[in-house]
Amino acid sequence: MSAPEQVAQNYSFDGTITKYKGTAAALGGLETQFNVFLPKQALDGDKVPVLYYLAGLTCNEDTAPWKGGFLRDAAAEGIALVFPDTSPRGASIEDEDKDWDFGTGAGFYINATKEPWKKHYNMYDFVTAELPQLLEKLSLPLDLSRSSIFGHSMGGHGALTLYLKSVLASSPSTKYLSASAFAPIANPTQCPWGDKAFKGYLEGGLEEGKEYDATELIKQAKGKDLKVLVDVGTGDNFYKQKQLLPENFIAARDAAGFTEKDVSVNLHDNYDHSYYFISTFAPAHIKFHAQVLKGASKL
Ligand SMILES: N[C@@H](CCC(=O)N[C@@H](CSC=O)C(=O)NCC(=O)O)C(=O)O
Repeated sequence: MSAPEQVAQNYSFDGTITKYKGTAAALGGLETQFNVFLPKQALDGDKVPVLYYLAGLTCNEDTAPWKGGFLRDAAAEGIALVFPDTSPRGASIEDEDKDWDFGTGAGFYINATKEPWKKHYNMYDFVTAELPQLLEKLSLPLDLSRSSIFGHSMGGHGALTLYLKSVLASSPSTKYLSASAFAPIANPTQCPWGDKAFKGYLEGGLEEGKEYDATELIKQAKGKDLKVLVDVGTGDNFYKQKQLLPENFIAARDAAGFTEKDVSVNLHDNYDHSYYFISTFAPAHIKFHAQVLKGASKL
């Protein structure tokens, strides 16, 4: 695996945001792009903690840096942000670009087990294992032992599941210290988006999909030390269409004995699914992760 190549760089909030491209074995050798924001502290030589952001359906690595409003707060806290793409691109699979909620832009942060997807559609392995290796190859001033994860919608599902799976695993590729989500798909085995994705990508369909379902995973996490924040707008059309199902996640959280302090889920009147909603709550999410990441012991 060779080091990624720099594609572009901009100066922002006294730090830099840099786009890289590299080939990913987890994505069947396809080229993928990702953005890295480094705060001033990193440019001055400090090893800073890392917060990964997973974007939603139809998005790519640029959506959140452009629209999320995260960079100002990450700069103030001295935290690096890493923005991967949402799926492989250009796998030459028939119908890959037919639907906006399946195929390109809709990788669902899982490892596909079904043909013809399983060679390329492995965003779970890419984000949890290969992306950190690519970051290491770049020799950036990052303390990867202090990593957390957040995301929106499909990416909120990704953030919650990657975090919960890392908490449940005995030796995870990446141990995330906290997770947060804006309007996550919180119970994908019970909603139309998850039904389509899991039946399409996974040989075992919805049953296999339970291992990528935050509402299922939180039940298994009973007794663990969880640090989770979720915000959802009740004016969100996808919430109204029952694609998000935060109530199911809350019920599973309560049944597993977690409190609002461990796993905080907040419903907000009027807010919709857009980046206007995300950017409103962006400062609170960065602060939440900063407290965990900066409280953790340094490398
Ligand atoms: N094209 C779709 C709408 C797609 C959409 O709303 N995508 C969301 C994520 S949805 C869940 O993962 C998004 O983040 N879009 C980017 C943006 O800038 O808002 C349709 O036709 O409804």
